[in-house]
Amino acid sequence: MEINDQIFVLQTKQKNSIPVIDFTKQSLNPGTSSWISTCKAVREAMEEYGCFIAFDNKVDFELRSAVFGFLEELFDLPVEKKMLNTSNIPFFGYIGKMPNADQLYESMGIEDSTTIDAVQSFANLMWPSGNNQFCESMHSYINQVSQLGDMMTRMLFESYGVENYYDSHVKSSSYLLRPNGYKVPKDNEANILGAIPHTDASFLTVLQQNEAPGLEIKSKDGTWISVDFPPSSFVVMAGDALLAWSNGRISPCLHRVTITGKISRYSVGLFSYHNGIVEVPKELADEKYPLKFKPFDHLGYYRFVVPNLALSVEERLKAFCGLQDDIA
Ligand SMILES: O=C(O)CCC(=O)C(=O)O
Ligand SMILES: [Fe+2]
Repeated sequence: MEINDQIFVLQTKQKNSIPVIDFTKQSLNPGTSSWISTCKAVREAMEEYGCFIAFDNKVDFELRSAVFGFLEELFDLPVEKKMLNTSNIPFFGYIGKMPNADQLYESMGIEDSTTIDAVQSFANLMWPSGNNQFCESMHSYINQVSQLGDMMTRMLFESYGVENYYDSHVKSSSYLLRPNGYKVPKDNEANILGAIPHTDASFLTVLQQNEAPGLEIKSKDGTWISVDFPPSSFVVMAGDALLAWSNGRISPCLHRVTITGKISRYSVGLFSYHNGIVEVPKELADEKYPLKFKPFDHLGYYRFVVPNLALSVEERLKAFCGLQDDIA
């Protein structure tokens, strides 16, 4: 870890209590002591906060700058073009400005984004004469960040002693890429809500941002805390599906975005989702933690979220796949 990053870790620990986990250690290989202690840190952070800040050096500065440069270019396209990004799964396509509406927040989606075909079809919609640079940079970024997401998922499975389920889980999972753009509010509009309080319907979310801060999470005592993380790091959040998979051990963190800055905010999230049925590993249900959830269709859950946005994540999961009253 760079000296500046180390200073940041110390400051973050003092300012807000979101755990910071370092994935840059050379020796972070399965079976080593640093791997085992990092698995434990991931589990503790998820159980306690539903999120953590991750330091990792897989994505280098040039690639990250290229990706965020493309996001600017992407959100600057005419709204009619961005609206071509559609999907039959809720939250997987363009969200934001409708013609003549004045909104600051916009978001787009690339489904099953680790495949070059998915990135290319998206790019062809946005730039019909092609944009090879976009495809190359995005594809390589998505692959590097998804590897980080896979490693974290593996660590979580290992920390619960259920690593034997990991391979089939990952084989049946994909990553949705969602870039978010937030325009700067006008002078008299400080502290505008960019993204409303929500939890992600994903299994796991891995998020990066540019230099414009804004992400906040609700702490257990009910206060909103700013997540102060440098653009080189990631915020990793538990999604709704992880609450069910972990049989109620991990609660996703409620988060929102408040825009205050002088520059436009861009963030990009990779959201893992299961293409089939998510099931609580049988080892995670016992007398202390009786089984609380039926196996459920993750994409079916995404569809269930839309008409049930007013419910808390616990209420929603209980209504969708709960087995008993007390689920979290
Ligand atoms: O922009 C951010 O930091 C958060 C975006 C977010 O919560 C989301 O895409 O689900
Ligand atoms: Fe989110």
